[in-house]
Amino acid sequence: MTNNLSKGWPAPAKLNLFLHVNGRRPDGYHELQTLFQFIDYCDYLDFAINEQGTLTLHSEMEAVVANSDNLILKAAKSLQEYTGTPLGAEIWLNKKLPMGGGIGGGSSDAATTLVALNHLWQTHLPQEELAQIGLSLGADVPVFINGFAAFAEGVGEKLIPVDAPENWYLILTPDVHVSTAEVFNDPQLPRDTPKLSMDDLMSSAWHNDCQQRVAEQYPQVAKALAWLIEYAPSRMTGTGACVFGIFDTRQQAEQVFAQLPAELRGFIAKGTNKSPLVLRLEQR
Ligand SMILES: C[C@](O)(CO)[C@H](O)COP(=O)(O)OP(=O)(O)OC[C@H]1O[C@@H](n2ccc(N)nc2=O)[C@H](O)[C@@H]1O
Ligand SMILES: Nc1ncnc2c1ncn2[C@@H]1O[C@H](COP(=O)(O)OP(=O)(O)OP(=O)(O)O)[C@@H](O)[C@H]1O
Repeated sequence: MTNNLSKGWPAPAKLNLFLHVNGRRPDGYHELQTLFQFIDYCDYLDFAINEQGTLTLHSEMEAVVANSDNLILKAAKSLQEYTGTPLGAEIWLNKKLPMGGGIGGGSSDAATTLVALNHLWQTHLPQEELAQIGLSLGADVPVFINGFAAFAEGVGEKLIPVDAPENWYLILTPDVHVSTAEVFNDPQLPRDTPKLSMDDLMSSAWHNDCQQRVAEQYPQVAKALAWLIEYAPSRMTGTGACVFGIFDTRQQAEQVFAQLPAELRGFIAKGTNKSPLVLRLEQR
């Protein structure tokens, strides 16, 4: 048995700098236009490859999500089946990202698993094929695999790399789980933002079409936004619950963070157009 321990593979969070809902398709899925950017705040995964083909996960989040439902094991299994590799892996997850907050932690863990194992198992799948496997695990997985900030449209699968401003963010994490499916099933969700060209979108005012309804239904989200917006331009990411304030410098973000009321929680992170996962891969 080989036991090559490969440590510290980052699975960064993402922000949706804007999220426009343009319509609903006959299958119930929504046409979106959104801008993804990574932040330098990550889960970390370690991998030990084995020749028995077994897949195991060690994670403190097992108390919340059974390992068999964890996207990490689903991703590893998908890659194993797709490539037919006889190799397996023992995986350790150091979970730092809040779950169900619209910052994509589950999708990012899945993407990092696919990218790291494709490297460690030497299965050599091209990025496009990894992204295809990723898409079957979640709409946001391909952007994490590609590893560049991207404008996305359709149901999120068409990605165009974008250089977005790499701001500092103060991200508040309301203590509530917002279900993406419920937000998209809400009859009162606005679904009529006109589709714009990418150039027009980049120069227009950005908003999140899900924000108002989520804030109406979750007072914790409304409260976090109401506080943050006093200090900086602020929005919700994805379908919530996290909200972010935008700052030019770390110092400005820290000054506001220092005033955070005791009942609110958050962290500071920097926007990065190149994913920490890509940076890690380049170091090898
Ligand atoms: C809205 C975003 O957070 C933007 O980053 C993502 O596109 C959501 O991605 P996700 O959490 O991976 O969501 P999925 O697991 O694919 O979808 C959850 C549910 O949300 C609804 N859904 C999702 C994406 C989409 N474009 N239209 C939808 O209507 C569907 O009811 C779906 O069953
Ligand atoms: N490794 C994982 N990390 C987090 N959640 C996972 C993982 N595997 C499965 N899940 C499931 O996925 C759900 C959504 O988790 P996640 O943290 O990705 O939500 P999110 O940040 O709202 O994502 P998105 O922005 O893509 O909607 C969790 O509630 C959990 O049940």
